[in-house]
Amino acid sequence: MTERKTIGLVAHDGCKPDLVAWAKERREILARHDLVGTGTTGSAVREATGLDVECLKSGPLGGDAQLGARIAEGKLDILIFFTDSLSSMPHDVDVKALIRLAALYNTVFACNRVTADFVIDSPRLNAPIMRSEPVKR
Ligand SMILES: O=C(CO)COP(=O)(O)O
Repeated sequence: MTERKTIGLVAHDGCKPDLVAWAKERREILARHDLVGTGTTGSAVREATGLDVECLKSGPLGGDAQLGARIAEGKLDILIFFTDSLSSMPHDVDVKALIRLAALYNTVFACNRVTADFVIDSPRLNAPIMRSEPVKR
């Protein structure tokens, strides 16, 4: 039995073709889950795969922040975020905040294709994910 997860999809511009290609390849598995993405990434995946993707605002306009809020609210199980390590971005603070919240809230987080494959091929995808609340140190 599949335990439905909410999966966030985000890619920086240089990585969007890679994420779209990956989503097309892994369409069958992704179709069993709820998908939410930043504006441009989400629309690109929706168009390329025909999957239902909830599209938030574009990353630089607050989409990363919206996804971070979902994590803080316990509404995102997995974050697939293909990050571009070779370009600087005006919304770098939002990118860092999203990655920080993913780490803080013990969220399953894939920043590249090989990790995304590991995550969605894991047998644990079908089990509930135990995410603890952050511990204050
Ligand atoms: O900038 C992004 C992530 O930081 C992605 O946003 P878009 O999907 O709207 O391009």
